[in-house]
Amino acid sequence: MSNDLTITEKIFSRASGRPVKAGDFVMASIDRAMTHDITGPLAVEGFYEIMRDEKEKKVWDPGKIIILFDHQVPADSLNAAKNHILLRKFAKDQKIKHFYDLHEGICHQVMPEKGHVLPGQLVVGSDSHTCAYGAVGAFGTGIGSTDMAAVFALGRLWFRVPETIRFEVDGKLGDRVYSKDIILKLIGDVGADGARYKACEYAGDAIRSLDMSQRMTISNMAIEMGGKAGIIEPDRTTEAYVRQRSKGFKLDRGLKSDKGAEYSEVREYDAGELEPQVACPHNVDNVVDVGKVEGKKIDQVFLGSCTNGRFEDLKTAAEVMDGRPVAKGVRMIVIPASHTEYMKVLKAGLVEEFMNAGALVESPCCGPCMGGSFGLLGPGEVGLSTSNRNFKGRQGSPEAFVYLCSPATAAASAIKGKIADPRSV
Ligand SMILES: CC(C)[C@H](C(=O)O)[C@@H](O)C(=O)O
Ligand code: SF4
Repeated sequence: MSNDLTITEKIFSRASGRPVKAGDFVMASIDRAMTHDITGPLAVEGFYEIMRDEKEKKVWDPGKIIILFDHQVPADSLNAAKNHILLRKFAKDQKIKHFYDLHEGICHQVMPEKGHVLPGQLVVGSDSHTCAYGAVGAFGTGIGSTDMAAVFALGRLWFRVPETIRFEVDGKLGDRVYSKDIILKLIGDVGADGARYKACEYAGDAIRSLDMSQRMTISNMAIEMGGKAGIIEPDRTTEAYVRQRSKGFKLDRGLKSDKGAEYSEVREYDAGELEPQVACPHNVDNVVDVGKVEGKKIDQVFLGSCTNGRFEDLKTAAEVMDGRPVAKGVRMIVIPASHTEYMKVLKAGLVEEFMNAGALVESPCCGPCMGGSFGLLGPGEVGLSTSNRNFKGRQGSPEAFVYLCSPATAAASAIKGKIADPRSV
């Protein structure tokens, strides 16, 4: 067996205090644990259940737990309001250092943005898109609420160290083709369960040339092919991003997969050949080149979510729209992913641009991504969304249809009133 390790094996070796390889079972120390308004309450209940015989009933480390409200904000039901009350009390009682009430934004944006995730860390979140933190070179993975209860109590969790699928994406992306198109293409090829329990490692010069915003998109969606993580080797781009958020941070140059590391599969792509991609109803792996669905009439466009709700995404969309209005009969909902991103968008004059074009700009939250508080699709309606899931009923009626695409494709389609190739407008 080779001594060369994947980045995932290196992270698990450190976290479990001994050299481990894919397939090994480990008890690993958790560096950060994130929970939010939907899955948090059950984790809290589970925690107190586990601790029922303990006098202290204290979490393992209040500085390493991050709690945010993002899915149902402001409270959209009595149930949501009760969940918020429960979590606010827990945060206070347990002296949780990083508690963000409903103004801060979507968990997967806020975590890296506030410096809560560092390269090489093992981070868990009670949300499936926790794989997003692979963009900063962390092993981020989603866990259930009851596992989170155990993490609150112990700061440890067992894992089977995952094998890695390496995606080598080389070449240069064409005009108006983005990382969202790359990840949709990969998911379409591999299938919704093609990377089940694998660490997806994204490499190659097309990946290295992406800014942090576009890297976050690609890491975020690893779970849509079953991936346990979606990791990108940290480099200078990562280091610059993390340094702004974590003073004195220095990147360990050894934090990458070794040359002889073993992969379960290596898949190669040429970014230059890629067309804008669209995932069609009702599965994320039902992916086609935009040309195949061009002209499909739409009722609503949603530009936002943890996948594509950053300043760069909104800026790209505004550039594509170039002052042109949203087509008659189409609703456009724009939601910056966090308070910080919102302020950037506001300062750049984009809120005004979107509103003048006839779009609604909402404050940071998950919005219609999961059929939450507003922006639902009615029976028979067609939605185009920059988010990450298009399952039946995901954004409202089970009789609605959701297509997924990049911000550029969403913007081009918004002004045309039908699915459009962003290169054609
Ligand atoms: C609410 C939460 C459990 C869920 C997830 O785990 O991903 C949500 O964020 C989603 O995108 O479907
Ligand atoms: S924006 Fe969507 S995918 Fe992201 S955490 Fe919220 S509901 Fe989940």
